[in-house]
Amino acid sequence: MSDVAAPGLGGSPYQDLHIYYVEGRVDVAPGEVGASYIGNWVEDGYSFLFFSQPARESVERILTTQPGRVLVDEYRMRYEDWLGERFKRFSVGKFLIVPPWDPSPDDGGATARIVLDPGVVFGTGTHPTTRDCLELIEQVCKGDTIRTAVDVGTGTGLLALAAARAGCRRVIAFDFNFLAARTAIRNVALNGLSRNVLVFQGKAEEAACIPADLMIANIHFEVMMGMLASDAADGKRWLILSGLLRSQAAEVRRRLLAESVEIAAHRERDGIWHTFLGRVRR
Ligand SMILES: C[S@@+](CC[C@H](N)C(=O)[O-])C[C@H]1O[C@@H](n2cnc3c(N)ncnc32)[C@H](O)[C@@H]1O
Repeated sequence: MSDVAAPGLGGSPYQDLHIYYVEGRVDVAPGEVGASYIGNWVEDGYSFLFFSQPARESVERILTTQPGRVLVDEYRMRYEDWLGERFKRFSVGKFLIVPPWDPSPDDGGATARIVLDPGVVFGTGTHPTTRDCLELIEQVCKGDTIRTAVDVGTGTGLLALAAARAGCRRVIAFDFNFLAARTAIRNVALNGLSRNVLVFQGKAEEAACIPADLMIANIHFEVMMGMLASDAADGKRWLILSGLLRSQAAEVRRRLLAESVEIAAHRERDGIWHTFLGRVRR
């Protein structure tokens, strides 16, 4: 745990953030910037590049290969100050999700506490699709029937952690983004769940090779259709599929019904996002 918890900073390993604010979308291959690279956040046509050490030279070098991008500003701040306003504790059903810098032991009635250090990847749990998945995980993991789960596109690892907290004994989680996998691994350790949750960097197609009672996938439509076409549902008993817009949901539903998957629940959030709980009949 010592490499995970940074003393005095509420458990975040990042401590100082060096943030480079760039006009335009910047693509960064982790190998080209070194170990201090934390991630890249694109918002409204601007990119925030995060490092744990000063990296102005690296950033300038990257920008010379991506014409039209301009370094507008750079900041240095504590990670929790950057994220503090964006990420506060919240609960969904029995799950209470808290950042590592939140010292309050009060669980407010929630029975499953999850410490989440979101880093700069998707999955603080505040997105409607993640919330729907959390509720369905609670619903389907009641009792002792779901022993194993696979979480495809795990992001911060939140859904995998929720499955483990809900009683799954073994959870396998993966993401093709190495920053996501690294973040999820850290979160598994922060929650003391390293014996239950295994994280690796991998592609969605690999879900077909992983036996599990439950498959969770909050992922782009094209990736999901590719998975369903490559028999990812084979051998699973339950599916939680999310991240779908209306027309995409209709197509996924057709595909599931054709594959003898019964739609046990269908949720629509904010009139936009669709999530299915499927029960595999084969
Ligand atoms: C919408 S986020 C969901 C994150 C998290 N599971 C949640 O619900 O909050 C989708 C995640 O899938 C990952 N992803 C996208 N395409 C993928 C692929 N082909 N294989 C593996 N992971 C993928 C992304 O890196 C991202 O972390």
